[in-house]
Amino acid sequence: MSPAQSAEHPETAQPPKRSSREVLDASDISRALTRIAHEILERNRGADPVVLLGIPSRGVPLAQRVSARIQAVEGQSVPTGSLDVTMYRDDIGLKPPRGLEHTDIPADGIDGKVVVLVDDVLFSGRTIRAALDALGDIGRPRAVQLAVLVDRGHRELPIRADYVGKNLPTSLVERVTVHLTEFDGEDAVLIADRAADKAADKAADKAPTGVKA
Ligand SMILES: O=P(O)(O)OC[C@H]1O[C@H](OP(=O)(O)OP(=O)(O)O)[C@H](O)[C@@H]1O
Ligand SMILES: O=c1cc[nH]c(=O)[nH]1
Repeated sequence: MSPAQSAEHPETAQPPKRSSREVLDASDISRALTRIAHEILERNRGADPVVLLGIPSRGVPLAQRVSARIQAVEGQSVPTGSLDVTMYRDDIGLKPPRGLEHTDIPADGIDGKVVVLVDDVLFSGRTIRAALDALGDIGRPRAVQLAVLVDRGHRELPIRADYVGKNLPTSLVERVTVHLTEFDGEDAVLIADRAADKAADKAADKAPTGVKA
């Protein structure tokens, strides 16, 4: 039915659909994390110097999954923890306040180690800038590297990832959402058009009872 026909027959009009589409499924994510684990080992000539720190929220289970893969390949566990960047963000006061997350630094610390920061999405780079500041208050790693499941582009700072699961060209009106079983009951990467979804939500609110988007 065309928009004009919809206008003539509002009782049968189909509300706009939400735009979300899956770009990575569970096996894509699994393969990407396995590849990243191998790349970390190759680049650092083994697991010895490596400490993995996930950025909450979804970077933490991703770091744990990469850690498990490294252990499976090397037979050696890698110190793995989490790094909360909330208090180091440059948008404090500009956006609604966020709750603090958990920082958990492995017992041997990070001095002289190669810290691999792990996050789900790399976008403006501001979260990683905050992570570098947070690290500076904890110790002095020999090097800091960055692993992300998705690099969606649109950097606002001179930051790049060393290990990328998937480069996803996106437009600025889109939003990339990572679902992980630990939080969401499934593994998937979704991309959605925020403007289209806002319109769909608005239409659904106005839809006569019984008509759902
Ligand atoms: O490169 P940036 O522009 O900083 O964007 C990337 C960050 O955005 C998301 O976190 P978000 O702040 O949405 O919170 P979340 O961790 O609760 O998803 C994502 O998990 C990254 O940490
Ligand atoms: O699309 C985006 C942008 C920032 N952070 C996300 O998780 N997704």
